Order: sequence, then structure tokens, then C-alpha cells
Amino acid sequence: MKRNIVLVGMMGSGKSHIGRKLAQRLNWQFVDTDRKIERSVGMSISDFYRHEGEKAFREKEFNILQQVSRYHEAIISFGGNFPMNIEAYRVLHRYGYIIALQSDPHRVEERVGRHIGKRPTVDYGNLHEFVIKMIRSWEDIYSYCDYVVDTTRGGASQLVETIVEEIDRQGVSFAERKQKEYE
Ligand SMILES: Nc1ncnc2c1ncn2[C@@H]1O[C@H](COP(=O)(O)OP(=O)(O)O)[C@@H](O)[C@H]1O
Ligand SMILES: O=C(O)C1=C[C@@H](OP(=O)(O)O)[C@@H](O)[C@H](O)C1
Ligand SMILES: [Mg+2]
Repeated sequence: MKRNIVLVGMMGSGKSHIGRKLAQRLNWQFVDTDRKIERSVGMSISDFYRHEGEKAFREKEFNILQQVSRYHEAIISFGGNFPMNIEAYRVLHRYGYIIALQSDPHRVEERVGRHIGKRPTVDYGNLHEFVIKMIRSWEDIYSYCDYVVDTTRGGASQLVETIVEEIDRQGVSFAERKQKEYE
């Protein structure tokens, strides 16, 4: 039996947007791992990454994953800075139903380019090449996921219903939250 739903995928695939709507639809909590890391270290992801480096970031991220992976009735959006690695996958998959969101390059470019500067690791000067490379780096992950959703087309409400129907179709059941366990 699972406890939560984890959304993974490249930046601009819609994790935050769809995650919030899915949480509303199910009346669950929405949790963003990047925001939790930022609260825990007291600085932005980009500052932490710049000051402490990738190894420290990965350790912190793993730490947070272990914590949130045990949550019940939560939609957990996994930060899109890097493709999920196998250790993160194992931790999240124990209790989480893992959904990968993906979109075609032109849509990712359009979404990420909408707020220039918002995502500190994006190369906005070379957006097209950056997006192609990022999409490629996520390709190997999809076969590990429980469900892959293409978010290139379709509004968020429609995509949320598609996800809910698929979970029903697969007969996934989730343990209920019995006590307050979040921040
Ligand atoms: N299905 C969708 N339909 C319309 N706009 C969307 C959809 N999914 C995401 N967006 C928009 O695209 C942008 C990036 O989405 P976001 O949820 O922040 O992606 P991520 O968290 O995966 O980087 C946001 O401005 C969001 O409102
Ligand atoms: O560019 C970056 O480093 C970030 C991009 C965002 O990713 P998403 O677009 O996946 O939300 C988010 O993880 C965080 O704010 C940092
Ligand atoms: Mg996001």
C-alpha cells in the first residue's frame, strides 16, 4: 500500500501547477522538496548550491526525501534541477506512487521562458539547447515510474482527471493520514 504521490520531471513539465491542483482535487497536502530544502538551510537553492556545491545539495535533498517519503496523503513535487537518481527513487518509491511529467521541447521552452530568471540553473541565453539537453537527461527515468503523463497539451484540470482515472484503473490504494505529520 502506498502513502503519497510523487511528481517528478524536468523543469517546466508542470509539477508545481498540476501538483497543487491534484492536491486540491484529492484534498491532500502539497509539498515541494525544493521549498523544504530552502527552509531547512535558510537560503535559496541556487545560493546553497553555489556556496556548498552539488554534493552537499544532493545530501540535503536526500535527507529531505527520507523525511517527506513517509508522509501520508501528500502530493510531493520533487525539484526539477537534476534527474532523479536511483537512491532517491528507492526512497520515494517505498511509499510513493511515482508519476513522471514530460512535455515536448517547444512547450518546456515556452513555460520556462515565461519567467526569465526564476529558475537559477537555466541557461536563458541558450534556452533551446538547454531544454533539449535537459529532456535527454530525464529519458532513462521514465521506465522506473508508475505512470508517465504527457503535459504538452491539455489544461491542468483535464490532466488531473487523467491522473485520478489512471490511479483508479491501476487499483492503487493509499494509507490514510491518522495524525498531523507535516510542517
Ligand atoms: N497543463 C498546463 N496548462 C497550462 N499551463 C501550464 C500547465 N502546466 C504548467 N503550466 C504553466 O507552465 C509554467 C511552468 O509550470 P510549473 O508547474 O512551474 O512547472 P515545474 O514545477 O515542473 O517546473 C507555469 O507558469 C504554469 O502555470
Ligand atoms: O533552476 C533551478 O535551480 C530551480 C528550478 C525549479 O525547478 P522546477 O522548475 O522543477 O520547479 C525549482 O526546482 C527550484 O526553484 C530551483
Ligand atoms: Mg516547480
